[in-house]
Amino acid sequence: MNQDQLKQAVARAAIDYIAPKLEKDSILGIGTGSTANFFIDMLDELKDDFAGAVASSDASATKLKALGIEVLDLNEVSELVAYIDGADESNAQLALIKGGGSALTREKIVRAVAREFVCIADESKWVSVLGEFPLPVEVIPMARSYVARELVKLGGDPVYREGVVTDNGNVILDVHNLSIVNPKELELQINQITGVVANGLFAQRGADVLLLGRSDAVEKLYPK
Ligand SMILES: O=C(CO)[C@H](O)[C@H](O)COP(=O)(O)O
Repeated sequence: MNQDQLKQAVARAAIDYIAPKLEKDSILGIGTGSTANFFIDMLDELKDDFAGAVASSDASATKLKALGIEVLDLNEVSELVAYIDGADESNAQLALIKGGGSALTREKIVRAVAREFVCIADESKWVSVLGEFPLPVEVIPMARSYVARELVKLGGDPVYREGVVTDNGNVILDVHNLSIVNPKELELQINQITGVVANGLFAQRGADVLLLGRSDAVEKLYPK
């Protein structure tokens, strides 16, 4: 199976996982990226079984609306039954790096409101130590150079993601060469830098379940 087929397989597994949990008034949180896009396409078949969705990006909101799924403002919603999204890396604790698609801040907010985070990923995302994928950090534009200097003090090598403006009007620094042995601690340390809006470590609140696409099967993994 190629990578797209693995992504389709985990999207299918997520549909099967989520279907029995849906009620007529359920609201889903929907993420961003190519794996989430496969899931959105398949969500068409369940669209009469739940009330609507909150999206982590304008791109996902547009796709959902095209299917006739109601997209709600998160401020109108008190709970999301589940949040379904991909990841750039996951370790065995289901701590994640996310934000390759620049949607990390909204993803973190949606995750915070969701009862359950169902992460969907192909096996290339499975790592023993987080950090080979550069860690995205969303930054207020005027703080970019200051935040970059602070990230260097933490041992990273930040690179400005040229030409990218997030849905929130901010910029992204991708931090290379971090070997993240304590993701929970690093997540908090980076959040404390003035000018940082959010960072792509989902360790304080990672995934509750990971549907991991391997060539022979989709594995269902829980945090170790
Ligand atoms: O965090 C994300 C977007 O900000 C995505 O979930 C992550 O980049 C994975 O993307 P893909 O499913 O395309 O591999």
